[in-house]
Amino acid sequence: MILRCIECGREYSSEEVRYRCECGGLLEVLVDLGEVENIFDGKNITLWKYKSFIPVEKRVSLNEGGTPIYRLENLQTELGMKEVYVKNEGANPTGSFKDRGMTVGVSKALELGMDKVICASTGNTSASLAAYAAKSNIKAYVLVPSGKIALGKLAQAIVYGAKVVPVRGNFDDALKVVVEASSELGVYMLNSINPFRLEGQKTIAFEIFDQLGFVPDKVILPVGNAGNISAIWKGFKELYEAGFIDKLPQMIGIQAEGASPLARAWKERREFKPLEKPETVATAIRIGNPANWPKAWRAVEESRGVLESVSDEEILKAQKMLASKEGIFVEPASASSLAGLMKLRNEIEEDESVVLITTGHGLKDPNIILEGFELPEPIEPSLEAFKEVL
Ligand SMILES: Cc1ncc(COP(=O)(O)O)c(C=O)c1O
Ligand SMILES: N[C@@H](CCOP(=O)(O)O)C(=O)O
Repeated sequence: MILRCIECGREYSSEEVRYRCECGGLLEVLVDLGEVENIFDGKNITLWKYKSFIPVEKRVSLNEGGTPIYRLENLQTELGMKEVYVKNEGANPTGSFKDRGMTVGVSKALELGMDKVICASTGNTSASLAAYAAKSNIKAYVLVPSGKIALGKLAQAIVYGAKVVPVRGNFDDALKVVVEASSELGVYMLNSINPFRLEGQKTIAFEIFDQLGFVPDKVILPVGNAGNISAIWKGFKELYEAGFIDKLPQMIGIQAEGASPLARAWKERREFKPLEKPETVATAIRIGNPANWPKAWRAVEESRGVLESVSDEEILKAQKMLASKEGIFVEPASASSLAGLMKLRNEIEEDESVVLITTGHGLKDPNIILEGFELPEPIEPSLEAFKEVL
């Protein structure tokens, strides 16, 4: 298996531990599309159904993938659209899409004989890495921005047994330490700069096609470290190049306004510049220097898509709408997909099909819902008392 630099084209063997090219460029895995199987029959959907596209043997799995796709019957009418779907990645084993990356990434770590893994995280990556390391009997180190990680995610990393290290700084600061530590200490790094992570995450594209039986016009998703949008685009391109589909979707990436270095550069038609102090209620995407930005930029450009940003208010409104009108409880970052659709509604035709990716489960961050909410005084345990409060 070959890794190729997306900047200079230099190739490396995938048998060595390497995350970037010598020129500093990001690497991607070249898959032999002559060998892949056409198994898109809508049945028995799990991530490893697509193993012929995955450049690693399954060594650890918690049954990831096979997440539900829902038609938003109520909201699509409200938005004046005909076909809006949610692909709910919160239904993965640890409650986020990261599990797709980790089943493949940790399998690669085991193949390489690594017994320690590390990541920086705004929460979901650490929860997922900790779970897959536990299942594999290897040690996980997770570095998180101190005080800026949702409680549910922190609890997950702790209970799965990872060594949790809070960092005085944001995610970008923590990632710098992780990159240095992985090479100095010989610990396998499983953030999405690792191209094998993205090989797992690209299966979201396969599942969308497998479940719907067609390729949607638009795929909308939140963007943080910018790996997922790149991975899903790679998945659709592989389907296209293998001859299994004859059209590609437009990729639409949504950032939170206070953490939107990519969307800003896109809208202002200028070069990408990292943002020093990202801030948003959507802590999962509170990232100022998305490591995969060159891949994400290409995905949006090649697909003739868009990068947009939404305010915290729009995110929280969309989160409530998804829960109260469709019964889907997602964390704030995930709700930016719907917030983005609402913001871009006038630029989308009513009969275009749209898939929103919701990336993480709402229960990971209950505080955001409970903050400022007061339960009424308890009533006496009687029917009369109950009738009084009706
Ligand atoms: C819930 C959630 N949504 C979206 C994202 C953004 O994904 P990516 O970093 O691949 O852009 C993340 C992590 O960054 C996340 O945890
Ligand atoms: N939201 C992410 C940020 C790290 O992204 P990664 O995909 O590079 O691991 C998290 O959950 O930590």
